[in-house]
Amino acid sequence: MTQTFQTSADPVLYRATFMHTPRSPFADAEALHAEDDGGLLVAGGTILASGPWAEVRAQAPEAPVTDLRGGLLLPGFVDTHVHYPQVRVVGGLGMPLLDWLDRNALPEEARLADEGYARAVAREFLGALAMNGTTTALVFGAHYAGAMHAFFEEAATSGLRTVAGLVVGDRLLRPELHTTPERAYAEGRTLIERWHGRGRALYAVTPRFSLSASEGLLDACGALLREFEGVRFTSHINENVTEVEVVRGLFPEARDYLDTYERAGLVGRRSVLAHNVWPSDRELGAMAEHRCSAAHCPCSNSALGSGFFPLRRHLAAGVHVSLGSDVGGGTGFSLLKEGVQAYFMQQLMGADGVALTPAHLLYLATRAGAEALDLGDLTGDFSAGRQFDAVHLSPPPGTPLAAVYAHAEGPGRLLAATFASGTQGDVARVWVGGDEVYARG
Ligand SMILES: Nc1nc2[nH]cnc2c(=O)[nH]1
Ligand SMILES: [Zn+2]
Repeated sequence: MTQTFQTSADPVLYRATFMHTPRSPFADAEALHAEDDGGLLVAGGTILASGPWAEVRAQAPEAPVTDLRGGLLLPGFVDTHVHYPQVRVVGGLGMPLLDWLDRNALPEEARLADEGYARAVAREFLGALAMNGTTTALVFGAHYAGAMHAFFEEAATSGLRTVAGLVVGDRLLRPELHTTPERAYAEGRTLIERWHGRGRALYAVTPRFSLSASEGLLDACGALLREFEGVRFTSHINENVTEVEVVRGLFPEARDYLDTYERAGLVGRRSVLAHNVWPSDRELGAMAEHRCSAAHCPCSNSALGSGFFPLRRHLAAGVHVSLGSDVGGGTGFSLLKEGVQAYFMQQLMGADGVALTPAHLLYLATRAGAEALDLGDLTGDFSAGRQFDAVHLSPPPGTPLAAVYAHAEGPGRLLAATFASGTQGDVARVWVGGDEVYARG
């Protein structure tokens, strides 16, 4: 059954310490906006006013107040790369990408042929996103249309914003995961007609990666993208050196990995390419021209030993970067953990790394993801006009993070500690479009 959320049209007020990054800290050193005692006025799920408590309160003196002081309210996290079928295979350590796929991920993905199994996994997956404060996700789907119908049904019930699609491949996976260009097109079309733009769901055309996709299959994906307005494109790129070599051999005509997607008309403003650990300068320049995004997945890159993400080169080329958990290559659903891992890796890169501040981490986990998905008008920060998509962090009493919250000197310290040691256990409440989608306990 699909749940309908009944968002109150009457104004409600939230009083909290809140922070957000309406602008990019990569462009503006003052981008972190913090309100120690802040107010958000929300009606019908939309933020009407945002600022110091006294000012916002004066705009709606009669509105009921939800008092969230003592914690930290952040915009809901946006995960721009996470695999729904891989919830149960998190933690397959000790293998590089292609071995990990063969031994760990693909056997599990084949089990989603059973729709009941797929539905159970979808529920676990959506529950995990919500309890980690993720309110919007670009979801790498399953190889089976039935599993995707189950996913979209469960996503509607969850209240989360999802952009997701049927994953397609026609070579070098397991035979039971293979499709054909004709079937990929037909099943994609049916899913788009049923789910794209319905409630909080959007569709993303999703070839697994060029290694497992013939030119014909990529062309079928390109046809769907051309024919249906607003559909997104996502896939993997330049994740692992062996993978890049194999793709080069499979597409002798292509200039590079990106070109395998470009030739099929798949790369544009609404395209998100995961990883991009090993890009050429040509690829970075072209990505900037296309205005597509790279989804950086630092825990996955570390767990699979894929390499260090060249953030500095992406920024220099003008390529937009967001964050992804890449569950199950990644190690969990928390974008706080992805943020601090991104920070660690840049630190370890020495002069080649970018010194990330807490403001950068917040931006990468929220606003940057919304922009990557071209949902920046809807979500990603607490400016007036955005949806009230929010995560309330409230560390349990007695925990070290609770001590920091009680004594932190200034917003930068509070935010740094949140990324450094915040976990799923610190997430108290989560809202999407003003609807509460998770409450601890
Ligand atoms: N990390 C990761 N990379 C991939 N490349 C193709 N499939 C996958 C996957 O499931 N995970
Ligand atoms: Zn992935």
